[in-house]
Amino acid sequence: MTAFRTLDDIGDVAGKRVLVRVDLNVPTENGAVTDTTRIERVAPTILELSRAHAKVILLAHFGRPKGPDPKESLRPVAEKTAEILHRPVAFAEDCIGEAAAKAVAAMKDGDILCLENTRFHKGEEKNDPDFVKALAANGDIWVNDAFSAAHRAHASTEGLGHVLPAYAGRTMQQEVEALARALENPKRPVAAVVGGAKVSTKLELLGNLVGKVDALVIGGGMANTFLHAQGVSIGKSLAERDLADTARDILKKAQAANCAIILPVDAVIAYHFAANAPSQAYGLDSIPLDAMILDVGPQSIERIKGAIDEAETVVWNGPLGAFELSPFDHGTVVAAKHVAARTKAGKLLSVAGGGDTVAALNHAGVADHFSYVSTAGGAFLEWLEGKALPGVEILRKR
Ligand SMILES: Nc1ncnc2c1ncn2[C@@H]1O[C@H](COP(=O)(O)OP(=O)(O)O)[C@@H](O)[C@H]1O
Ligand SMILES: O=C(OP(=O)(O)O)[C@H](O)COP(=O)(O)O
Repeated sequence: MTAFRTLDDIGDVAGKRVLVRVDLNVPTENGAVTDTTRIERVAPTILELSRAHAKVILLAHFGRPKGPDPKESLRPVAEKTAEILHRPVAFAEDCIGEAAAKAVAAMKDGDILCLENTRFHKGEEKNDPDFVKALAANGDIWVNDAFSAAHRAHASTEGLGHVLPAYAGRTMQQEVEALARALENPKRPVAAVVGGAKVSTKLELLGNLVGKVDALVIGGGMANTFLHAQGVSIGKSLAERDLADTARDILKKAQAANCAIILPVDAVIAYHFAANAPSQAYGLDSIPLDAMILDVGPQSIERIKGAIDEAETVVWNGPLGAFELSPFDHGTVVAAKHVAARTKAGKLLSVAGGGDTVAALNHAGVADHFSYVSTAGGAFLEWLEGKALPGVEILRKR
């Protein structure tokens, strides 16, 4: 593996404008940040550059907006970042053009500025060279510290590396090293636990993952898609019904690869997506048409615990239910505590990742008991598949 250029190679940055790609795609509720892990993890890079008298310009995306959308502004996240850094963080209302240029021109050495959501521009996800040029106009150097967005070949996660001197930030460096240390030669059996809501972006990669792991536990919105593909009536549950063929294909691949699939056998349902909505455990043959599956049921939890007991290594991305809403956090919390207890007892190596997964582990009070907690979800799964991550590859020394 070719090594990175890191902050150790960056030289004197005093007075230089350093564009730092961070992942500020943090969980929020009513505009307030509910889990600050990703901010805390990029803080060392920001502070190191600031202390070296660089002008530190943060680039990040938030959510998946289709264009400029005040609901997906980074402003509240920038405010939270300032609180965590104990430093002022200025904010510019656009990541390119006049607003960005003016805010950068006003910076003094060591200042920190956050630019508005890069995904407000279509050029970001298209990695459009003109958009890359517009971003690069405000920087002399590009530092990528967003490992959790490194599976995206976007303008701010990859494109900038073609036009500016590129370096890995401390978190990028640490994540790649830690994952390699923990999982390059994992003790078998390996169980993967995959849940969450980003079904369409993560479903296809399960087809490769079943060739790498011995058991795949599927929960959350991901499981609903598989249950639907198997002919289970899932009512109004979150699922990607169009991807039923892909789900069936993955089940076939798993069988061929001898990978055990652990799908829910029962479910906790509710009629409203709200905390404390009246809920009930149901068998899969009787989910009411107007109900939503919001958590795995009690029998499923026992099966998941059993799969964890048989594993020597567990990798986990995606909550097993809508954990932000009590009592639909139950399955995720019980499974997380079980993994943590076995890890603490020395019986398991456990690695979990993803913005919401980390929030769920913090909610369960067990993040510190996992062997390693990554900031990355989708990027972690792609890394696990053995895929090259564009945002990492661009940093390799050539
Ligand atoms: N059954 C379900 N119905 C609706 N939402 C769910 C369900 N299970 C999980 N979720 C949601 O999935 C989200 C996390 O998914 P995802 O973004 O894929 O995870 P991560 O950020 O850890 O990679 C959470 O907000 C959670 O509420
Ligand atoms: O939150 C993220 O990924 P994750 O939910 O897989 O952990 C990253 O910020 C990437 O976001 P994206 O999946 O909208 O490209």
